[in-house]
Amino acid sequence: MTRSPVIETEGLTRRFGDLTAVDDVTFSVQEHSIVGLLGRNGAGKTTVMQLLTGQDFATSGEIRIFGESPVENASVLSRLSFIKESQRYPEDFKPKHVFKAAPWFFEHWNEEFAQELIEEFRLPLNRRIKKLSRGQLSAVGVIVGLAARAPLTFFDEPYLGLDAVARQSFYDHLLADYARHPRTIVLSTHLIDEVSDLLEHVLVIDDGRIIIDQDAESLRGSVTTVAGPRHAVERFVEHREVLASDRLGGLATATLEALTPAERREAADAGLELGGVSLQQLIVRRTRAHASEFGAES
Ligand SMILES: Nc1ncnc2c1ncn2[C@@H]1O[C@H](COP(=O)(O)OP(=O)(O)OP(=O)(O)O)[C@@H](O)[C@H]1O
Repeated sequence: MTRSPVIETEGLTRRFGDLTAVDDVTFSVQEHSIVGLLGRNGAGKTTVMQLLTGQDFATSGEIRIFGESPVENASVLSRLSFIKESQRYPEDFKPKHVFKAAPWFFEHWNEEFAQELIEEFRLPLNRRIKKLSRGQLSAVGVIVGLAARAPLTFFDEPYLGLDAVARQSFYDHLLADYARHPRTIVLSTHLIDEVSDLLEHVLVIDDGRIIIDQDAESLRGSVTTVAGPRHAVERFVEHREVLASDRLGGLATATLEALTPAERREAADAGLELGGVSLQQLIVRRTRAHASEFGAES
C-alpha cells in the first residue's frame, strides 16, 4: 500500500532573535502512522508543532499539510487537532463545556468514545477548569485529542500530569482506536521507552535540527549489544567500532552497529549473549554523539 505524505517540510526555519529554534528542517510524515517527535527540553519540538498547525510563522522554508500551507487555511485546519498542556480555556469553562463545544470543531468527534474516556479518567465534568488538578487538566486534552479522531492529531506532551496508570490507559486507547480508525498521529514526548511500542516512525530533533528520521523498527535493529566474559567481549570487538561499553568485574557489554548473521553466529560461538538496546538508550546515545560532534555537549 502506498501512503501519501500528510506533512511535508522543506528547509523549515524559525528564528527568535539570535536563537534558531528550528534550523533548516526537512522531513515528511506519511498518512496513517504514529510518529514520535522526540528530543531534549528546548530542542524545538513545540515550535515545530506550532509551525505545522499554523499557530506560528516560519522565518523561512516550506510547510505542506495535506498538500497545502496550513496558515489561515480552514480546509487544512479543520482536519487537525493540536493538544498541548498550555491550552487556554475561557474563564469559568468546565470540562462539560469543552466536550459540548468539541463537535463544532471536529467533524469526526465521537461522543460515545468521549463518554467512555471521561468515565475511565474519572473526570469531574462540572468543576471549573481552573480548579482541576494537573492530571485532570491533562485528561481533558487527552480525551479531546482521542475522541476528535482528527485525520491529523498532534499531542504535545499532553499527558505530563497523568499518573502512570492513566498514561497507560491513554496509550492503550490510542493504539486500539488507531487500529479501528487509522489516522496520522504525532506524539511529542521525552518518555521514549513508554511510547516506544506505539511508534512506527521516529523523528529526533536536537538543537533545532532533525538528527534521526527513521522507521522505529529499523532504528531498534540498528545496534546490537554483546555481553559475556570480559576477555571474550574484548576479543570480539577488537576490530569493530564500539558505540558504548560497560564493565563489571569479569563481565563486559559492548554496543555495536547491527551485526550480520555471520557475525551473530561468530559472537554466539564465542559464548557471547546478543541483545538489543531500548529506543531510549539508542536515542540518548545518538543525541550525545550529535552534541559532541557540534561541540555542545552539556
Ligand atoms: N516565543 C519564543 N521566543 C523566544 N524563544 C523561544 C520562543 N519559543 C520557543 N523559544 C525557544 O526555542 C527553543 C525551542 O523551544 P521549544 O519549546 O520548541 O522546545 P521543546 O523541544 O518543545 O522543549 P520542551 O521539551 O522543554 O517543551 C528553546 O530554546 C526556547 O527557549
